[in-house]
Amino acid sequence: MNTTLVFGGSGQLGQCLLTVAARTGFEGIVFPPEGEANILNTEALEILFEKHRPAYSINCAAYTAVDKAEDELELARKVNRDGAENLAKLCAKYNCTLIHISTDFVFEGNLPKLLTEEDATAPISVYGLTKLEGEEAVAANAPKYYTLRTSWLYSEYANNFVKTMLKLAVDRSELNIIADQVGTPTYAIDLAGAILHIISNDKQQYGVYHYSNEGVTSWFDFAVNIFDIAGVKIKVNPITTAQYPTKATRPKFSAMDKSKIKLTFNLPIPYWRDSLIACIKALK
Ligand SMILES: NC(=O)C1=CN([C@@H]2O[C@H](COP(=O)(O)OP(=O)(O)OC[C@H]3O[C@@H](n4cnc5c(N)ncnc54)[C@H](OP(=O)(O)O)[C@@H]3O)[C@@H](O)[C@H]2O)C=CC1
Ligand SMILES: Cc1cn([C@H]2C[C@H](O)[C@@H](COP(=O)(O)OP(=O)(O)O[C@H]3O[C@@H](C)C(=O)[C@@H](O)[C@H]3O)O2)c(=O)[nH]c1=O
Repeated sequence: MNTTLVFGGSGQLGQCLLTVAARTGFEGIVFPPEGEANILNTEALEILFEKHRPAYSINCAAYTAVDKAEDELELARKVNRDGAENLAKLCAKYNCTLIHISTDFVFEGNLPKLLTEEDATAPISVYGLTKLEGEEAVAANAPKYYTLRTSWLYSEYANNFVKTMLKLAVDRSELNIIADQVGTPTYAIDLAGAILHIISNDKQQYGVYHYSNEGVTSWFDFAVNIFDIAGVKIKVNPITTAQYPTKATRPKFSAMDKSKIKLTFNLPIPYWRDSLIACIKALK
């Protein structure tokens, strides 16, 4: 039986992988204790690879604090670039396939079309830049890799936009939400399912793939739908990016084309609102 090693297992996507693997009876998946799986500790990583000899490694570990990263370039770069490079080199050495997770924030977000894997990257934030550097390190060092770019992840686990909205609504009667940033939310449970699907149906067609839920929306429309589905009565005001200043600049339009992953792996992808309904049901 093949072994799959998960890094960053305590984060949002890591917890979703644990949930989906248990639900589907996916065998051979190992979530090493955090102390043994620091992606910056090459000695500890070598011990793990030597012990498990994994056929697959999934890198869910990342520095994901988008605004904070603007003041912590070195730390973000260490985790998002150097950590990815460490895993890629070990995967090369141990003949392991690396599944690495990246982001829509590698794009500038000024093209009025669904972004394909061939479109030019041009990050406009430190987080996006360091994630792009991680992608490049993976491509340069791991002969067998799938880099999955995803966007706007949410789930019942860890911190995310859906949980923030529901929390804010407890003691606020109205919220101002940006309506001129457009993209696609992704239920991390769906992404976890897609990752396990790729491993079970490996086509060895390595490279970069886009994965999000289907459809396109704005943060404002996403928030309106969260409250609608959750049955929460609150006034939601659409605002512009300029009316909500943040340290990091975010792409204006970062919805991605998923044709490549759907065709290569024969993978059905749920529409974002259907998955949001599933998440809110799970939260309740
Ligand atoms: N969240 C989102 O909206 C999106 C995320 N992504 C990407 O998806 C992936 C998963 O994100 P998500 O699960 O939401 O992120 P989380 O922030 O929830 O989880 C990241 C995990 O990485 C761990 N980690 C940080 N540094 C290290 C390290 N040196 N060694 C090992 N683990 C480490 C964190 O542990 P600790 O908390 O202890 O530091 C945490 O458990 C990331 O690559 C992210 O860039 C892409 C698009 C959207
Ligand atoms: C809380 C809040 C946020 N917003 C806006 C700010 C921002 O533009 C948008 C989302 O805010 P958040 O800080 O939750 O999300 P953010 O951290 O920007 O989300 C990003 O995270 C990284 C890790 C990714 O890779 C991206 O794909 C994306 O998911 O909503 C409002 O307009 N009003 C509000 O009250």
